[in-house]
Amino acid sequence: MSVALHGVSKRFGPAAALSGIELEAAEGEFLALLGPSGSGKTTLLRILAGLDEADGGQVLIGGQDMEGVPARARGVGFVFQHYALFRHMTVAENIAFGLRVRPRARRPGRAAIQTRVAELLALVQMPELAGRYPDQLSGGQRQRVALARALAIEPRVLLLDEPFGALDPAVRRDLRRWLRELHDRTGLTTVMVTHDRAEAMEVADRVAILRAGRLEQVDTPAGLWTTPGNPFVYRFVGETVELPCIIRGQIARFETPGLPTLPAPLADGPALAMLRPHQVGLVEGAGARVRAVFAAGPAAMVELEVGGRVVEVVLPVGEAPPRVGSTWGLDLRAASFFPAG
Ligand SMILES: Nc1ncnc2c1ncn2[C@@H]1O[C@H](COP(=O)(O)OP(=O)(O)OP(=O)(O)O)[C@@H](O)[C@H]1O
Repeated sequence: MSVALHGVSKRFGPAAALSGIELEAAEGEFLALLGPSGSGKTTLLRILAGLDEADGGQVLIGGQDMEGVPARARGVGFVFQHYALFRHMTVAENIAFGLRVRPRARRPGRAAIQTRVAELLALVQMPELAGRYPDQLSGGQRQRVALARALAIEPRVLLLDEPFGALDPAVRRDLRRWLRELHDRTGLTTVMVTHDRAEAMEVADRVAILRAGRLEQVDTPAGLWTTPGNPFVYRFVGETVELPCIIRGQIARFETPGLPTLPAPLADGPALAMLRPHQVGLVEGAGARVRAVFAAGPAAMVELEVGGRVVEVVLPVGEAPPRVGSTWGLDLRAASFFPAG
């Protein structure tokens, strides 16, 4: 089922948590909401789930307007950080909960619930743990039980708020790959909040980047990486090298002497050239002085002083690192330009 938000806004007192959000996830899509702390990710998810009401705008699930439709009637499963498992219930009882509390007319029989729980335990790969209590599980196992509990009601949309937040990085990586497989196998539409860019870029079909309650860009991970729409997105998705310049007649000239000029398809005026650290090479010349070299990985990272600012570049794998204190020119490949200010 698709989900869509049109012109959604939300205030808490005088502060706007969300402003004019336009966002859609197609049926079967995995959409990640990525942004710094306080950017509105959780608020957006809670409005989708029906746990919070928007002040303005429209929420559609499966093409239907959700105004006045309570959370339990939206057909969405959710895993929020603060909705922990019930500690006094076993794994099986936790998973069955959403079915057992249904009104009598829609509640499956005892045997049907047992079958469904067994299916879900198999789906989250923990059939032998049905009788355990939450405090007898690892963090990763608890998160999988929380997902099974969310899936018990057979939702068509799954909403996840930092589902792997408290886990260590290796477990997070395993669980997100597993989650992506689960998503593909079940054909769900998934919307996941995270502030971990690697997680969002790895798991999602598209990533929506939020900043201070506004959407900055929505694109595929590759699209965000190759064509970030503004400096904020550029910085948010990876390391940057930033060099101020002046553009005249679509040619960028850098403030630091010795740097090459570059074609720049932007109006005349002060601008910022942005590159990734691997898009800058060292060549004979002047303009950049080596401050430090970090050669512990496959490719050396070189810290340079360029016109009074420090930039970090990554050399091609196997290239010998320069001497600290030596002076170089810069080969600038494929910069993006944004108006200054
Ligand atoms: N119930 C509330 N009452 C008042 N302000 C709130 C409430 N919930 C959220 N806010 C504010 O709305 C803004 C957005 O919060 P939200 O939790 O959606 O951000 P977030 O991007 O999910 O942050 P985080 O990554 O830290 O969880 C923040 O400024 C927050 O302080």
